Amino acid sequence: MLRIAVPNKGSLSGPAAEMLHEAGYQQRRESKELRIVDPTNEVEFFYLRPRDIAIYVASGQLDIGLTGRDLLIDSGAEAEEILALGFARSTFRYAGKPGTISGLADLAGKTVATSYEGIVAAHLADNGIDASVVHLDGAVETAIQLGVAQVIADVVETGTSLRNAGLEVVGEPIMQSEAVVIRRTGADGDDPKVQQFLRRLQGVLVARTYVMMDYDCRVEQLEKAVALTPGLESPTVSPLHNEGWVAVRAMVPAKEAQRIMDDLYDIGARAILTTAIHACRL
Ligand SMILES: Nc1ncnc2c1ncn2[C@@H]1O[C@H](COP(=O)(O)OP(=O)(O)OP(=O)(O)O)[C@@H](O)[C@H]1O
Ligand SMILES: O=P(O)(O)OC[C@H]1O[C@H](OP(=O)(O)OP(=O)(O)O)[C@H](O)[C@@H]1O
Ligand SMILES: [Mg+2]
Repeated sequence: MLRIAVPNKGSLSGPAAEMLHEAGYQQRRESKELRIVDPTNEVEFFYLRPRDIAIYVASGQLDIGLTGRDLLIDSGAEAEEILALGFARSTFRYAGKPGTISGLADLAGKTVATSYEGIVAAHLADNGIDASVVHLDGAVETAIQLGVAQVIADVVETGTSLRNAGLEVVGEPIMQSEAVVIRRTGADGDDPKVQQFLRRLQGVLVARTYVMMDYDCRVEQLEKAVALTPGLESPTVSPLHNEGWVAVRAMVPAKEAQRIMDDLYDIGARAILTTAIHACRL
């Protein structure tokens, strides 16, 4: 039975459960459940604090974990990222009161408040900056106003929390994060159960980012049309009852679908339609 760690709270927990559900796995019915077994898929899910997941996975008791890249790196645990999941995207940045800190060098001698001491201490050391780090559990944006620190280092997504606290970012982002699948460093990469789990999640990622496009076009325009919709391998082309016409079917990136439809129309394609993909294996 594959043993998988899933975030039980916070920004990662809802979207992680949703993705697992879309991949065909049973998920817990209420948020107090800490462990469930999905007998059909032979998987056991453990709902753990996002911060602890890398530590559990590194210990070898759990095969796989879903967590944030920033949390993985911050933990320093012996675990590695094997698949990026595209949700809970954020940057990790320093911020301070406007006009007080203009660049990294100004951090010297200051106190930095953060919930991610591992990332911050390593970043300061890598840049040869001697600054103190104070650990806070959350809501670190308030630390400057209350005099606990002159600088904060925190997750920034829309920047609303910083703006509300009257702070501005300092320097370049320390890192880009998103939800990731992790396993113990050096674990067996060929484990068929792990490979099947990853294929299912990749299927969800593809189903979320691609649509299926169908259209009819004249044989003379086929090469131009196929160049617009190359598909993953190559498009399916079928004859139509009307001679001189073919039907074409290909997967296209959802974000580009409208532009591709316009371009196909311009070269004479007709009956152009898209449909959602619910699941796939590449
Ligand atoms: N506003 C946000 N937008 C995108 N990702 C976020 C946001 N806040 C936190 N994250 C990501 O969520 C993970 C942090 O997990 P955590 O459970 O601490 O989330 P949280 O939302 O801060 O929860 P809590 O405040 O309950 O502790 C990190 O990978 C972080 O990058
Ligand atoms: O740039 P934004 O879109 O505002 O998002 C970033 C904020 O979201 C998270 O906070 P959360 O709400 O999880 O509270 P926390 O600080 O207690 O973790 C993070 O710690 C930032 O404060
Ligand atoms: Mg938080």
